[in-house]
Amino acid sequence: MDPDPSPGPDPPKSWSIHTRREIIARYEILERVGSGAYSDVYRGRRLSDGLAVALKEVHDYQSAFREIEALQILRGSPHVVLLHEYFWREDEDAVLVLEFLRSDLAAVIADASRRPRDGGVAPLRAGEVKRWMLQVLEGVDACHRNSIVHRDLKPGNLLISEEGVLKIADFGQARILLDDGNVAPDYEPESFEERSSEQADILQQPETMEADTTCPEGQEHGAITREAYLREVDEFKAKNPRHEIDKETSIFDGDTSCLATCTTSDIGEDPFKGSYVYGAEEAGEDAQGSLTSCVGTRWFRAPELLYGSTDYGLEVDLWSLGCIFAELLTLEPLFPGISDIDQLSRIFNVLGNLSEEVWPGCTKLPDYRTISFCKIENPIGLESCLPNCSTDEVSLVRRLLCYDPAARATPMELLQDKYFTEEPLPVPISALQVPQSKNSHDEDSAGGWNDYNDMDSDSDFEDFGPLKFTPTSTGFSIQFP
Ligand SMILES: Nc1ncnc2c1ncn2[C@@H]1O[C@H](COP(=O)(O)OP(=O)(O)OP(=O)(O)O)[C@@H](O)[C@H]1O
Repeated sequence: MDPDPSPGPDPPKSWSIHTRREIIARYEILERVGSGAYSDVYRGRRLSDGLAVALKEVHDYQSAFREIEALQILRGSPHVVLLHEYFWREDEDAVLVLEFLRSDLAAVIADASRRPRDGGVAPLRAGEVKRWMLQVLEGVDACHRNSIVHRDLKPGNLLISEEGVLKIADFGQARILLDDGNVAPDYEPESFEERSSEQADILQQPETMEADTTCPEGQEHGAITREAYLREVDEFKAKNPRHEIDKETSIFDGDTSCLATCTTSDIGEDPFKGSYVYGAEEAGEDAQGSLTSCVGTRWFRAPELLYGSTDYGLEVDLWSLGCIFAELLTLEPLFPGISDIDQLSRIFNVLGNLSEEVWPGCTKLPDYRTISFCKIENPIGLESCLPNCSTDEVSLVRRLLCYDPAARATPMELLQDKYFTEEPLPVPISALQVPQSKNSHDEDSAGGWNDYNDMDSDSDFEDFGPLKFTPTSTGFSIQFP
Protein backbone atom coordinates (compact mmCIF):
# COMPACT_ATOMS: atom_id res chain seq x y z
CA MET A 1 0.00 0.00 0.00
CA ASP A 2 1.34 3.41 -0.92
CA PRO A 3 1.93 5.81 1.92
CA ASP A 4 -0.69 8.52 2.02
CA PRO A 5 1.20 11.83 1.96
CA SER A 6 -1.82 13.98 2.87
CA PRO A 7 -2.52 13.85 6.59
CA GLY A 8 -6.14 15.11 6.30
CA PRO A 9 -8.22 15.96 9.32
CA ASP A 10 -7.95 13.59 12.29
CA PRO A 11 -6.62 10.47 10.58
CA PRO A 12 -7.51 7.28 12.41
CA LYS A 13 -4.76 6.54 14.92
CA SER A 14 -3.82 3.21 13.45
CA TRP A 15 -3.01 4.84 10.12
CA SER A 16 -1.05 7.75 11.52
CA ILE A 17 2.24 6.07 10.67
CA HIS A 18 1.61 7.07 7.04
CA THR A 19 1.62 10.71 8.01
CA ARG A 20 4.87 10.66 9.97
CA ARG A 21 7.33 12.53 7.82
CA GLU A 22 10.39 11.42 9.75
CA ILE A 23 9.46 7.79 9.08
CA ILE A 24 8.44 8.19 5.45
CA ALA A 25 11.75 9.95 4.83
CA ARG A 26 13.61 6.78 5.78
CA TYR A 27 11.23 3.90 5.08
CA GLU A 28 8.77 2.76 2.48
CA ILE A 29 5.71 1.56 4.38
CA LEU A 30 4.24 -1.52 2.73
CA GLU A 31 1.26 -3.68 3.74
CA ARG A 32 0.05 -4.27 7.27
CA VAL A 33 1.25 -7.69 8.39
CA GLY A 34 -0.32 -7.93 11.78
CA SER A 35 -2.02 -6.21 14.60
CA GLY A 36 -2.21 -6.99 18.25
CA ALA A 37 -3.81 -5.67 21.38
CA TYR A 38 -1.77 -2.49 21.27
CA SER A 39 -0.19 -2.29 17.90
CA ASP A 40 -0.30 -2.35 14.14
CA VAL A 41 2.65 -3.84 12.34
CA TYR A 42 3.65 -3.03 8.76
CA ARG A 43 6.20 -4.54 6.47
CA GLY A 44 8.63 -1.85 5.42
CA ARG A 45 11.76 -1.24 3.42
CA ARG A 46 14.66 0.97 4.44
CA LEU A 47 15.15 3.42 1.60
CA SER A 48 18.91 3.71 2.02
CA ASP A 49 19.68 0.03 1.44
CA GLY A 50 16.43 -1.86 0.81
CA LEU A 51 16.58 -3.71 4.16
CA ALA A 52 13.29 -5.45 5.00
CA VAL A 53 11.92 -4.22 8.32
CA ALA A 54 8.78 -4.45 10.43
CA LEU A 55 7.38 -1.08 11.54
CA LYS A 56 5.48 -1.62 14.76
CA GLU A 57 3.25 1.28 15.69
CA VAL A 58 2.46 0.88 19.37
CA HIS A 59 -0.70 2.62 20.54
CA ASP A 60 -0.05 2.13 24.22
CA TYR A 61 2.51 4.24 26.02
CA GLN A 62 3.49 1.77 28.72
CA SER A 63 3.64 -1.15 26.35
CA ALA A 64 5.89 0.85 24.01
CA PHE A 65 8.51 1.70 26.52
CA ARG A 66 8.47 -1.75 28.08
CA GLU A 67 9.19 -3.21 24.68
CA ILE A 68 11.91 -0.69 23.87
CA GLU A 69 13.50 -1.10 27.29
CA ALA A 70 13.61 -4.89 27.05
CA LEU A 71 14.81 -4.97 23.46
CA GLN A 72 17.61 -2.53 24.23
CA ILE A 73 18.82 -4.69 27.08
CA LEU A 74 18.55 -7.85 25.00
CA ARG A 75 20.19 -6.36 21.95
CA GLY A 76 22.64 -8.87 20.52
CA SER A 77 20.81 -11.95 21.77
CA PRO A 78 20.54 -14.19 18.72
CA HIS A 79 17.10 -15.45 19.66
CA VAL A 80 15.46 -12.13 20.44
CA VAL A 81 14.04 -9.90 17.73
CA LEU A 82 16.39 -7.05 16.81
CA LEU A 83 15.29 -3.45 17.31
CA HIS A 84 17.01 -1.34 14.64
CA GLU A 85 15.72 2.01 15.87
CA TYR A 86 12.58 3.70 17.09
CA PHE A 87 10.68 6.92 16.56
CA TRP A 88 8.84 8.50 19.43
CA ARG A 89 7.64 12.02 19.66
CA GLU A 90 5.43 13.32 22.39
CA ASP A 91 1.69 12.90 21.67
CA GLU A 92 2.35 10.34 18.97
CA ASP A 93 2.55 6.59 19.03
CA ALA A 94 5.98 5.04 19.27
CA VAL A 95 7.07 3.31 16.08
CA LEU A 96 9.60 0.53 16.52
CA VAL A 97 11.70 -0.50 13.55
CA LEU A 98 12.34 -4.23 13.95
CA GLU A 99 14.01 -6.82 11.79
CA PHE A 100 11.36 -8.40 9.59
CA LEU A 101 10.59 -12.02 10.39
CA ARG A 102 8.26 -13.70 8.01
CA SER A 103 6.91 -16.60 10.02
CA ASP A 104 6.27 -17.82 13.55
CA LEU A 105 6.03 -21.00 15.56
CA ALA A 106 2.23 -20.93 15.39
CA ALA A 107 2.50 -21.22 11.62
CA VAL A 108 5.01 -24.08 11.94
CA ILE A 109 2.57 -25.97 14.17
CA ALA A 110 -0.44 -25.20 11.96
CA ASP A 111 1.46 -26.22 8.83
CA ALA A 112 2.64 -29.47 10.36
CA SER A 113 -0.83 -30.29 11.64
CA ARG A 114 -2.12 -30.16 8.07
CA ARG A 115 0.43 -32.69 6.86
CA PRO A 116 -0.74 -36.31 6.77
CA ARG A 117 0.40 -38.50 9.61
CA ASP A 118 2.36 -41.45 8.34
CA GLY A 119 1.50 -44.53 10.37
CA GLY A 120 1.17 -42.51 13.56
CA VAL A 121 4.48 -40.71 12.95
CA ALA A 122 4.16 -37.01 13.77
CA PRO A 123 4.63 -34.71 10.76
CA LEU A 124 7.16 -32.67 12.72
CA ARG A 125 10.28 -34.82 13.11
CA ALA A 126 11.75 -35.20 16.59
CA GLY A 127 14.99 -33.55 15.43
CA GLU A 128 13.04 -30.53 14.20
CA VAL A 129 11.07 -30.25 17.43
CA LYS A 130 14.35 -30.31 19.34
CA ARG A 131 15.86 -27.54 17.24
CA TRP A 132 12.82 -25.32 17.68
CA MET A 133 12.85 -26.00 21.42
CA LEU A 134 16.56 -25.26 21.72
CA GLN A 135 16.09 -21.90 20.06
CA VAL A 136 13.16 -21.01 22.30
CA LEU A 137 15.15 -22.02 25.38
CA GLU A 138 18.15 -19.96 24.33
CA GLY A 139 15.92 -16.92 23.82
CA VAL A 140 14.18 -17.30 27.17
CA ASP A 141 17.51 -17.97 28.86
CA ALA A 142 18.78 -14.62 27.55
CA CYS A 143 15.68 -12.86 28.91
CA HIS A 144 15.91 -14.50 32.31
CA ARG A 145 19.65 -13.90 32.66
CA ASN A 146 18.79 -10.25 32.31
CA SER A 147 15.96 -10.59 34.85
CA ILE A 148 13.40 -9.92 32.16
CA VAL A 149 10.13 -11.79 32.50
CA HIS A 150 8.35 -11.83 29.13
CA ARG A 151 4.86 -12.67 30.46
CA ASP A 152 3.30 -13.42 27.08
CA LEU A 153 5.17 -16.36 25.63
CA LYS A 154 3.11 -18.22 23.03
CA PRO A 155 3.80 -19.70 19.58
CA GLY A 156 2.58 -16.53 17.83
CA ASN A 157 5.17 -14.44 19.65
CA LEU A 158 8.03 -16.68 18.58
CA LEU A 159 8.89 -15.28 15.18
CA ILE A 160 11.01 -17.09 12.60
CA SER A 161 13.31 -15.79 9.89
CA GLU A 162 13.45 -17.16 6.37
CA GLU A 163 16.57 -19.10 7.41
CA GLY A 164 14.81 -20.78 10.33
CA VAL A 165 16.20 -18.67 13.16
CA LEU A 166 13.59 -18.33 15.89
CA LYS A 167 13.39 -15.06 17.83
CA ILE A 168 11.27 -14.04 20.76
CA ALA A 169 9.14 -10.99 20.01
CA ASP A 170 6.39 -8.85 21.53
CA PHE A 171 7.92 -7.57 24.76
CA GLY A 172 5.01 -5.20 25.39
CA GLN A 173 4.20 -6.98 28.64
CA ALA A 174 7.78 -7.64 29.72
CA ARG A 175 9.08 -6.40 33.08
CA ILE A 176 12.47 -6.35 34.68
CA LEU A 177 12.57 -8.04 38.07
CA LEU A 178 14.68 -6.60 40.83
CA ASP A 179 16.69 -8.52 43.38
CA ASP A 180 14.02 -8.01 46.02
CA GLY A 181 11.47 -9.76 43.82
CA ASN A 182 9.70 -6.55 42.88
CA VAL A 183 9.58 -5.11 39.40
CA ALA A 184 11.43 -2.09 38.23
CA PRO A 185 9.12 0.87 37.78
CA ASP A 186 8.63 1.80 34.15
CA TYR A 187 10.89 4.56 33.04
CA GLU A 188 11.46 6.34 29.80
CA PRO A 189 14.09 4.47 27.76
CA GLU A 190 15.63 7.72 26.71
CA SER A 191 14.40 11.13 27.64
CA PHE A 192 13.30 12.97 24.53
CA GLU A 193 13.52 16.35 26.28
CA GLU A 194 17.28 16.12 26.15
CA ARG A 195 17.32 16.21 22.37
CA SER A 196 17.58 19.26 20.20
CA SER A 197 14.45 20.29 18.33
CA GLU A 198 15.80 18.85 15.05
CA GLN A 199 16.40 15.54 16.73
CA ALA A 200 13.36 15.53 18.93
CA ASP A 201 11.33 13.25 16.70
CA ILE A 202 13.98 10.64 16.08
CA LEU A 203 15.07 9.20 19.35
CA GLN A 204 17.44 6.56 18.17
CA GLN A 205 19.42 6.28 15.00
CA PRO A 206 20.82 2.91 14.02
CA GLU A 207 24.35 4.23 14.26
CA THR A 208 23.89 5.50 17.77
CA MET A 209 21.66 2.89 19.33
CA GLU A 210 23.71 0.63 21.54
CA ALA A 211 22.43 -0.93 24.71
CA ASP A 212 24.57 0.15 27.62
CA THR A 213 27.05 -2.65 28.01
CA THR A 214 28.71 -1.34 31.13
CA CYS A 215 27.46 -2.85 34.33
CA PRO A 216 28.80 -2.94 37.84
CA GLU A 217 30.95 -5.91 38.73
CA GLY A 218 28.99 -8.93 39.83
CA GLN A 219 25.78 -7.62 38.34
CA GLU A 220 24.13 -9.20 35.33
CA HIS A 221 24.12 -6.95 32.31
CA GLY A 222 20.83 -5.14 32.13
CA ALA A 223 19.74 -5.93 35.68
CA ILE A 224 19.53 -2.34 36.80
CA THR A 225 19.42 -1.77 40.53
CA ARG A 226 16.32 -0.49 42.25
CA GLU A 227 18.12 2.71 43.25
CA ALA A 228 19.17 3.37 39.66
CA TYR A 229 15.62 2.82 38.49
CA LEU A 230 14.09 5.05 41.10
CA ARG A 231 16.62 7.73 40.22
CA GLU A 232 15.70 7.42 36.54
CA VAL A 233 12.01 7.59 37.37
CA ASP A 234 12.48 10.70 39.49
CA GLU A 235 14.47 12.39 36.75
CA PHE A 236 11.91 11.37 34.17
CA LYS A 237 8.97 12.57 36.24
CA ALA A 238 10.65 15.91 36.84
CA LYS A 239 10.96 16.36 33.10
CA ASN A 240 7.68 14.85 32.01
CA PRO A 241 4.53 16.04 33.74
CA ARG A 242 2.41 13.58 31.73
CA HIS A 243 3.67 10.80 33.97
CA GLU A 244 2.27 12.59 36.98
CA ILE A 245 -1.07 13.07 35.28
CA ASP A 246 -1.24 9.36 34.48
CA LYS A 247 -0.56 8.51 38.06
CA GLU A 248 -3.14 10.86 39.44
CA THR A 249 -5.93 9.84 37.12
CA SER A 250 -5.56 6.13 37.67
CA ILE A 251 -6.77 4.19 40.62
CA PHE A 252 -4.30 2.16 42.56
CA ASP A 253 -5.44 -1.40 42.63
CA GLY A 254 -2.19 -3.31 42.52
CA ASP A 255 -3.33 -6.15 44.67
CA THR A 256 -6.37 -7.02 42.67
CA SER A 257 -6.32 -10.04 40.46
CA CYS A 258 -7.39 -11.13 37.03
CA LEU A 259 -9.91 -13.57 38.37
CA ALA A 260 -11.36 -11.05 40.73
CA THR A 261 -11.33 -8.05 38.45
CA CYS A 262 -11.25 -9.14 34.86
CA THR A 263 -14.35 -11.25 34.65
CA THR A 264 -15.90 -8.84 32.19
CA SER A 265 -12.74 -8.00 30.32
CA ASP A 266 -10.94 -11.30 30.06
CA ILE A 267 -10.99 -11.23 26.32
CA GLY A 268 -8.97 -14.08 24.93
CA GLU A 269 -5.72 -13.05 23.38
CA ASP A 270 -6.44 -9.54 24.45
CA PRO A 271 -7.45 -9.79 28.06
CA PHE A 272 -6.99 -6.10 28.62
CA LYS A 273 -8.66 -4.50 25.64
CA GLY A 274 -10.99 -1.83 26.87
CA SER A 275 -10.34 -2.80 30.44
CA TYR A 276 -10.28 0.04 32.89
CA VAL A 277 -9.21 -2.33 35.60
CA TYR A 278 -6.10 -3.29 33.69
CA GLY A 279 -5.03 0.33 33.51
CA ALA A 280 -5.52 0.60 37.20
CA GLU A 281 -3.55 -2.53 37.86
CA GLU A 282 -0.73 -1.35 35.70
CA ALA A 283 -0.62 1.85 37.70
CA GLY A 284 -0.44 -0.25 40.82
CA GLU A 285 2.44 -2.19 39.37
CA ASP A 286 4.36 0.98 38.75
CA ALA A 287 3.55 2.75 41.93
CA GLN A 288 4.24 -0.12 44.28
CA GLY A 289 6.72 -2.22 42.38
CA SER A 290 4.35 -5.15 42.53
CA LEU A 291 3.02 -7.10 39.59
CA THR A 292 -0.36 -7.67 38.02
CA SER A 293 -1.79 -11.12 37.39
CA CYS A 294 -3.58 -9.93 34.23
CA VAL A 295 -0.82 -10.93 31.86
CA GLY A 296 -0.30 -13.36 29.05
CA THR A 297 -2.58 -15.31 26.83
CA ARG A 298 -4.84 -17.57 28.82
CA TRP A 299 -3.85 -20.93 27.31
CA PHE A 300 -0.26 -20.32 28.37
CA ARG A 301 -0.96 -18.61 31.69
CA ALA A 302 0.55 -20.13 34.82
CA PRO A 303 -1.78 -21.29 37.62
CA GLU A 304 -0.42 -18.69 40.04
CA LEU A 305 -1.56 -15.97 37.63
CA LEU A 306 -4.94 -17.59 37.16
CA TYR A 307 -5.25 -17.51 40.95
CA GLY A 308 -4.46 -13.83 41.03
CA SER A 309 -0.86 -13.79 42.23
CA THR A 310 0.83 -10.41 42.15
CA ASP A 311 4.00 -11.82 43.62
CA TYR A 312 5.40 -14.03 40.90
CA GLY A 313 8.65 -14.35 39.05
CA LEU A 314 10.40 -15.55 35.93
CA GLU A 315 8.72 -18.92 36.48
CA VAL A 316 5.49 -17.77 34.82
CA ASP A 317 7.42 -17.93 31.54
CA LEU A 318 8.48 -21.50 32.31
CA TRP A 319 4.88 -22.66 32.60
CA SER A 320 4.18 -21.04 29.21
CA LEU A 321 7.19 -22.89 27.80
CA GLY A 322 5.76 -26.20 29.03
CA CYS A 323 2.49 -25.47 27.19
CA ILE A 324 4.37 -24.43 24.04
CA PHE A 325 6.54 -27.57 24.05
CA ALA A 326 3.51 -29.81 24.56
CA GLU A 327 1.88 -28.11 21.59
CA LEU A 328 4.97 -28.60 19.45
CA LEU A 329 4.89 -32.30 20.27
CA THR A 330 1.17 -32.89 19.66
CA LEU A 331 0.37 -29.99 17.31
CA GLU A 332 -2.60 -29.14 19.49
CA PRO A 333 -2.93 -26.67 22.35
CA LEU A 334 -2.54 -28.42 25.68
CA PHE A 335 -4.96 -26.37 27.80
CA PRO A 336 -7.30 -24.44 25.47
CA GLY A 337 -9.42 -22.85 28.18
CA ILE A 338 -12.38 -20.69 27.23
CA SER A 339 -12.33 -18.72 30.48
CA ASP A 340 -10.01 -18.49 33.47
CA ILE A 341 -12.02 -21.01 35.43
CA ASP A 342 -12.17 -23.41 32.52
CA GLN A 343 -8.43 -22.93 32.15
CA LEU A 344 -7.84 -24.00 35.73
CA SER A 345 -10.25 -26.91 35.44
CA ARG A 346 -8.47 -28.21 32.34
CA ILE A 347 -5.15 -28.05 34.15
CA PHE A 348 -6.57 -29.86 37.19
CA ASN A 349 -8.12 -32.56 35.03
CA VAL A 350 -4.66 -33.40 33.76
CA LEU A 351 -2.37 -32.68 36.72
CA GLY A 352 -4.75 -33.03 39.64
CA ASN A 353 -5.94 -30.36 42.05
CA LEU A 354 -3.68 -27.62 43.29
CA SER A 355 -3.16 -28.21 46.98
CA GLU A 356 -0.68 -27.64 49.81
CA GLU A 357 0.64 -31.14 49.10
CA VAL A 358 1.87 -30.25 45.64
CA TRP A 359 2.72 -26.63 46.31
CA PRO A 360 3.12 -25.66 49.96
CA GLY A 361 1.80 -22.13 50.35
CA CYS A 362 -0.58 -22.21 47.38
CA THR A 363 -3.61 -21.71 49.61
CA LYS A 364 -2.33 -18.17 50.22
CA LEU A 365 -2.81 -17.26 46.56
CA PRO A 366 -5.24 -14.32 46.45
CA ASP A 367 -8.09 -16.16 44.75
CA TYR A 368 -7.45 -19.64 46.09
CA ARG A 369 -10.39 -19.51 48.45
CA THR A 370 -12.62 -17.57 46.08
CA ILE A 371 -13.26 -20.62 43.96
CA SER A 372 -13.08 -24.17 45.16
CA PHE A 373 -12.92 -26.94 42.62
CA CYS A 374 -14.21 -30.39 43.36
CA LYS A 375 -11.58 -33.04 43.90
CA ILE A 376 -10.34 -34.68 40.71
CA GLU A 377 -10.00 -38.29 41.83
CA ASN A 378 -8.23 -39.56 38.73
CA PRO A 379 -6.35 -36.86 36.86
CA ILE A 380 -5.60 -38.13 33.40
CA GLY A 381 -1.89 -37.27 33.62
CA LEU A 382 0.44 -35.63 31.14
CA GLU A 383 1.20 -38.90 29.32
CA SER A 384 -2.38 -39.12 28.07
CA CYS A 385 -2.12 -35.61 26.67
CA LEU A 386 1.13 -36.42 24.90
CA PRO A 387 0.32 -39.61 23.00
CA ASN A 388 3.11 -41.08 20.86
CA CYS A 389 5.67 -39.01 22.77
CA SER A 390 8.81 -40.54 24.23
CA THR A 391 9.47 -40.71 27.96
CA ASP A 392 12.11 -38.02 27.53
CA GLU A 393 9.66 -35.71 25.80
CA VAL A 394 7.03 -36.18 28.49
CA SER A 395 9.66 -35.66 31.17
CA LEU A 396 10.81 -32.40 29.57
CA VAL A 397 7.28 -31.01 29.60
CA ARG A 398 6.73 -32.31 33.13
CA ARG A 399 9.80 -30.41 34.37
CA LEU A 400 8.11 -27.19 33.28
CA LEU A 401 4.50 -27.82 34.22
CA CYS A 402 5.05 -28.01 37.97
CA TYR A 403 2.53 -26.29 40.21
CA ASP A 404 5.27 -25.08 42.52
CA PRO A 405 7.03 -22.36 40.51
CA ALA A 406 10.30 -23.08 42.33
CA ALA A 407 10.25 -26.65 41.04
CA ARG A 408 10.07 -25.63 37.38
CA ALA A 409 13.30 -26.27 35.46
CA THR A 410 15.17 -23.19 34.26
CA PRO A 411 16.02 -22.75 30.58
CA MET A 412 19.68 -23.40 31.40
CA GLU A 413 18.82 -26.68 33.16
CA LEU A 414 16.72 -27.77 30.22
CA LEU A 415 19.40 -26.85 27.71
CA GLN A 416 21.56 -29.41 29.49
CA ASP A 417 18.87 -32.10 29.42
CA LYS A 418 20.09 -35.32 27.81
CA TYR A 419 17.05 -35.15 25.54
CA PHE A 420 18.93 -32.68 23.37
CA THR A 421 22.10 -34.73 23.07
CA GLU A 422 20.49 -38.09 22.40
CA GLU A 423 19.38 -39.50 19.05
CA PRO A 424 17.62 -38.26 17.09
CA LEU A 425 19.79 -35.17 17.36
CA PRO A 426 18.43 -31.69 16.70
CA VAL A 427 18.51 -30.97 12.96
CA PRO A 428 20.60 -28.01 11.81
CA ILE A 429 18.69 -24.74 11.54
CA SER A 430 19.07 -24.88 7.76
CA ALA A 431 17.07 -28.15 7.70
CA LEU A 432 14.01 -26.65 9.40
CA GLN A 433 10.88 -26.20 7.33
CA VAL A 434 9.79 -22.58 7.55
CA PRO A 435 6.25 -21.72 6.40
CA GLN A 436 5.99 -18.94 3.82
CA SER A 437 4.10 -16.63 6.15
CA LYS A 438 2.41 -16.33 9.49
CA ASN A 439 -1.05 -16.26 8.02
CA SER A 440 -1.48 -19.99 7.95
CA HIS A 441 -2.73 -20.07 11.50
CA ASP A 442 -5.68 -17.90 10.54
CA GLU A 443 -6.90 -20.67 8.29
CA ASP A 444 -8.60 -23.92 9.12
CA SER A 445 -6.36 -26.36 10.80
CA ALA A 446 -6.54 -29.46 12.85
CA GLY A 447 -4.53 -27.73 15.51
CA GLY A 448 -7.50 -25.73 16.66
CA TRP A 449 -6.01 -22.39 15.66
CA ASN A 450 -9.38 -20.87 15.05
CA ASP A 451 -9.97 -21.37 18.72
CA TYR A 452 -7.46 -18.65 19.44
CA ASN A 453 -10.05 -16.24 18.15
CA ASP A 454 -12.69 -17.89 20.25
CA MET A 455 -10.94 -17.34 23.50
CA ASP A 456 -12.89 -14.19 24.09
CA SER A 457 -15.46 -14.58 26.74
CA ASP A 458 -17.17 -11.60 28.24
CA SER A 459 -17.54 -13.40 31.45
CA ASP A 460 -15.77 -16.22 33.15
CA PHE A 461 -19.09 -17.69 34.05
CA GLU A 462 -21.20 -17.50 30.94
CA ASP A 463 -19.60 -20.46 29.20
CA PHE A 464 -20.37 -22.88 31.97
CA GLY A 465 -23.67 -24.39 31.04
CA PRO A 466 -22.93 -27.89 32.35
CA LEU A 467 -21.05 -26.83 35.46
CA LYS A 468 -22.70 -26.60 38.79
CA PHE A 469 -21.98 -23.38 40.66
CA THR A 470 -22.62 -23.12 44.37
CA PRO A 471 -22.01 -19.87 46.22
CA THR A 472 -19.88 -20.39 49.31
CA SER A 473 -19.01 -18.06 52.17
CA THR A 474 -15.85 -16.99 50.35
CA GLY A 475 -16.82 -17.29 46.67
CA PHE A 476 -17.96 -20.16 44.50
CA SER A 477 -17.75 -23.89 44.45
CA ILE A 478 -17.70 -25.53 41.05
CA GLN A 479 -18.59 -29.09 40.22
CA PHE A 480 -17.80 -30.69 36.94
CA PRO A 481 -20.27 -32.97 35.23
N1 LIG B 1 9.41 -8.24 13.60
C1 LIG B 1 8.29 -8.62 12.98
N2 LIG B 1 8.33 -9.11 11.73
C2 LIG B 1 7.20 -9.49 11.10
N3 LIG B 1 5.98 -9.46 11.65
C3 LIG B 1 5.87 -8.99 12.91
C4 LIG B 1 7.01 -8.55 13.63
N4 LIG B 1 6.60 -8.15 14.87
C5 LIG B 1 5.27 -8.33 14.90
N5 LIG B 1 4.82 -8.84 13.73
C6 LIG B 1 3.42 -9.20 13.41
O1 LIG B 1 2.51 -8.32 14.02
C7 LIG B 1 1.64 -9.00 14.92
C8 LIG B 1 1.43 -8.15 16.16
O2 LIG B 1 2.68 -7.93 16.77
P1 LIG B 1 2.94 -8.10 18.33
O3 LIG B 1 2.48 -9.47 18.75
O4 LIG B 1 4.34 -7.76 18.60
O5 LIG B 1 1.96 -6.97 18.86
P2 LIG B 1 1.05 -6.85 20.13
O6 LIG B 1 0.14 -5.70 19.91
O7 LIG B 1 1.90 -6.73 21.34
O8 LIG B 1 0.29 -8.24 20.07
P3 LIG B 1 -0.43 -9.15 21.14
O9 LIG B 1 -1.87 -8.76 21.08
O10 LIG B 1 -0.20 -10.54 20.60
O11 LIG B 1 0.19 -8.94 22.47
C9 LIG B 1 2.34 -10.32 15.21
O12 LIG B 1 1.42 -11.35 15.44
C10 LIG B 1 3.11 -10.56 13.94
O13 LIG B 1 2.29 -11.25 13.02
